Amino acid sequence: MSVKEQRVTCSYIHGKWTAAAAGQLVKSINPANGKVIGHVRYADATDLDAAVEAADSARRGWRKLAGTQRGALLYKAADLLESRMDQIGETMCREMGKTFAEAKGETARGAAILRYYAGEGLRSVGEVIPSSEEDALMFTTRSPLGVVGVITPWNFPVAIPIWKMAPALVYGNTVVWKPATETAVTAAAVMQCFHDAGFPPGVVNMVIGSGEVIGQGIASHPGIHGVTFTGSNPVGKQIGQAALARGAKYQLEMGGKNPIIIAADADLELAVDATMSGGLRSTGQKCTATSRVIVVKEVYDVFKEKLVEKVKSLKVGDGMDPSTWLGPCANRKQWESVLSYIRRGQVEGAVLLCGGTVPDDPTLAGGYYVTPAVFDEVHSKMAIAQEEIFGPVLTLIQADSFEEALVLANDTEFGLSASIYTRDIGSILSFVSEIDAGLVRVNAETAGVELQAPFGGMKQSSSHSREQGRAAIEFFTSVKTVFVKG
Ligand SMILES: NC(=O)C1=CN([C@@H]2O[C@H](COP(=O)(O)OP(=O)(O)OC[C@H]3O[C@@H](n4cnc5c(N)ncnc54)[C@H](O)[C@@H]3O)[C@@H](O)[C@H]2O)C=CC1
Ligand SMILES: O=C(O)CCC(=O)C(=O)O
Repeated sequence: MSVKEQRVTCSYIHGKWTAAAAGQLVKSINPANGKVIGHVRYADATDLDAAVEAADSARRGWRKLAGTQRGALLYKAADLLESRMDQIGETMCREMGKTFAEAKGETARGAAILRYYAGEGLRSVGEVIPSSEEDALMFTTRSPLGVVGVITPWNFPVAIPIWKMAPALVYGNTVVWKPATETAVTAAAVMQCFHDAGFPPGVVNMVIGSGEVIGQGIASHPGIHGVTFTGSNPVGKQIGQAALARGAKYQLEMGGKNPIIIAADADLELAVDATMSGGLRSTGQKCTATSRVIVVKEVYDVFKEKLVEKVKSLKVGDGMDPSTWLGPCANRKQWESVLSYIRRGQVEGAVLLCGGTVPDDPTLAGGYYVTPAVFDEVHSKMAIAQEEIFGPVLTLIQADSFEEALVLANDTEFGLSASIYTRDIGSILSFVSEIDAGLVRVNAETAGVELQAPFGGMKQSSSHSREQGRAAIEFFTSVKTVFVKG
C-alpha cells in the first residue's frame, strides 16, 4: 500500500487534524511482522507553539464551566471509546504487539477511568476550617493549573494518557498531549473520541513528534503550567529539571524493578501463576511488572520447577492470534535491549533455565519476538536484577530466610510495586510495614493497578506524587485558602 493510500496520522490542534507541512513522515511498524501499518507526520516546535496557544485561549472558558458540564463531555468520550473497543484494540495490538484481549481490556479500562473522573465533576473540592476570628468564614477551594503538558509512553497507549488527561480536564485544565511516537496511530484513535465527544476547540490538543523536540519542548515551554510524564528514568529526570528550572509543577512516573517474595508457606500454585502473569503479561512491558522473584530456600527448587514448566508452555505469537499468550516486544529498540540483557545475564554468571531466544518458528520471522526467560542463580547486584529490562525476563533470587527476603526485596533503587505470597499474618504485616514500594500487594501479582486508588512509587520510581483515584486532584489543582470577614 502506498503512503497516499494509507491514512497519515498527524497532530490535533485547536479542534482540527493538522498536518505539519515541514514535518518528517515516519512509518508505524507492526512489531509482530515488521509490516508498515501507517504513517505518522511529525510536528515541530511551531506546531507545539500553536497547540499551547490554542490551549491557552481555551482555558478561561473551560474552567468557568460547571464541573458537571466538563464531566458530561468525559462521559461522552467514555461511551465513544467503549463503542470503538474492537477497532482501537486491534490498532493497539498491531501497533505495539499487546494481545488483542489485553488491548481491548485496556480500552475498556480507559472508558472506566473517563467515567470515574467524569464523576469527579460532582465531588467536593475543599473544606471549611474554623477561623480563629469571629464572624469569619475560612475554607479551601481549588484552581486548575492552567495548561497541562502530558507526555506518555507506548506501553499503555490508551490507559496512561487517559488517567492523566481525564483528571486534568475535569478539574478545569486544558491539555497539550504528546503521545509516544511508537503508538501515535492508537493515540489518534483516542483523540478522535475526544473530538467526537464535542470538546471545545483548544481544550485537548495532541502534538506528535520526537521526544527531543516536542517532549523537551513541553517541559521547557513557558506557556505550560504543569507537566505530567510516564516513561524512562533518564527522560523523566530531564523533564523534571526543565520544569523545575522555570517554576512549573511536574509529576514523573518512571521505572520499576518489582520484587515478589515467595515465603515457605506460600500456596505455590497461586504464586507461580502470579509470577508469570505479573512478569510476562504484556511481554513484561509494564512498570509494575514482576522481575525480582525472591524465593526462600525451603521452597526454592519446587517453585523453580513449577515455574519453568509453566513458562515453557506459554505460546509466543502475533497478538491478533487468539491462542497467543505473549506478543512481541513493542519495537525494535526494545527487542534489541531485551536480547542484550539476556546476553548480559549469561555473562554475569546467571543460568538461563528457559527462553531468552528468538523463536525459530518461521511464521514469526520478521517480528520482534523473545521467548519468555527465567534466570536461575541470580545475585541481587547483577544488572539483570537491578536494571529495568521491560521484557519477558524473570530472575530467581534465593533467600536464606524471610528476613533476608525482605532485605533483598528492598535492594533496588526503584520502589514502585512489590508483592508477597504467604499465609502468615506476621510476615504480611512486616512486609506491609517494611517494603519500600508505593503499591504493596499481598497474595496478588505485582501488577494490578485500580483506577480509583492512588498509584505511584517510592525512591527512583517517581517524583513522589501519586496519580489516579482522588490523589490526582493534588497534582492537577492548586489549593486556595480563602478567608472571608463578615
Ligand atoms: N514507566 C513506564 O511505564 C515506562 C518505562 N519505560 C522504560 O524506558 C525504556 C525506554 O523506553 P522509551 O520509549 O525510550 O522511553 P522514553 O522515556 O524515552 O519515552 C517516554 C515518552 O517520553 C518522550 N521523550 C523521549 N525523550 C524525551 C525528552 N528528551 N524529553 C521529553 N520527552 C521525551 C517519548 O517520546 C515518549 O513520549 C524502557 O525500556 C523502559 O525501561 C518506557 C515506557 C514506559
Ligand atoms: O500495571 C498497570 O496497570 C500500570 C502499569 C504502568 O503504569 C506502566 O507500565 O507504566
